[in-house]
Amino acid sequence: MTVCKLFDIDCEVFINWVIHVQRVILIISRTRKYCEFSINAKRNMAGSDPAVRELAALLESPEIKDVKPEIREKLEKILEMSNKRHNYADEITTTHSDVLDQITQETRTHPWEEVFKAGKTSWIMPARMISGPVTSQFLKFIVSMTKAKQVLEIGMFTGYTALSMAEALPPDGVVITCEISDYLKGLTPEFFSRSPHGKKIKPYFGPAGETLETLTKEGRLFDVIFVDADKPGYRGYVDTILQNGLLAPNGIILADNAFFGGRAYMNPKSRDENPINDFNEYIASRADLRQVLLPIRDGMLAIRRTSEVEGQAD
Ligand SMILES: C[S@@+](CC[C@H](N)C(=O)[O-])C[C@H]1O[C@@H](n2cnc3c(N)ncnc32)[C@H](O)[C@@H]1O
Repeated sequence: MTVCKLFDIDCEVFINWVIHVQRVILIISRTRKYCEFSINAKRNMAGSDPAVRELAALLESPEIKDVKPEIREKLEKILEMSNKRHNYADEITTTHSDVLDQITQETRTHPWEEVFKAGKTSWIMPARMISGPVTSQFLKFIVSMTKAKQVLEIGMFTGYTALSMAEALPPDGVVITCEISDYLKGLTPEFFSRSPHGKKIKPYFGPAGETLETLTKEGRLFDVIFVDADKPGYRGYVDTILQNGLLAPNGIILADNAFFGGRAYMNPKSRDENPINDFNEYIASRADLRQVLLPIRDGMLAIRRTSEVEGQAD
């Protein structure tokens, strides 16, 4: 007996009704996805661009009530324009894989505060440390363009960027990723097991400085190196990488958070107060290196050897 006969309704009416319900469900799920996306994009923006952060804070402050409505509207428009520009980059960029999306969602909802209170981490790991789709796609482009086989990451967290790079590698490619937090030793293997590319990832746990020495003893050579860990460590990591010969000929180093939420250029004081500015200036001062600061998200400093960047005349 069909459903129509069971409830004594016209079959055509029933089919139309099912189609209508499906459409409503689709619209609701798309709207939810869009809202989540916009909120996240705004959150990312507010976290990384100090100008936007300042403007957003001003628009929420009590002083704004005394400002003429036309001026307030213009300021709101400026904020909207900036957010839209960044959202647009996310929207147009190829979307990340389903597993990367799952890692993103599960990182955001993970009970980091409870984990810390239970003594499993030494600090409340902020979910916002995870990179986004633009960084993911950019890293995949670099790994694929350079035909890299050996990739090193300093700063794994929940494995988002490690898996992004692994997705661009050939079957015999490897991503060695350094992580200091033992808690992530328990969390990430299950994430990686969800992707066929997960088996290319080899995490090394412990302080990255020590891992770099281990990798040197192992005679490793890396085509692409992504640095995304403790900011005061950057200068030492890059020095060790170059001195110990860990960067392959024609290799590239990418250092994330080169703007350091604006602190790199708004507050360039001493090395202790501003390790990223110190690092950026140190790289810029070295004649044997060439660098380009890409304004991707919180800034990414791409570094190569001068001899491999400068062409030769006849
Ligand atoms: C910004 S998160 C990495 C985010 C990750 N690359 C991504 O985009 O998904 C930085 C990570 O570096 C780790 N870390 C911090 N200091 C470290 C050190 N000295 N050695 C190794 N890992 C370190 C932190 O525990 C944290 O998980």
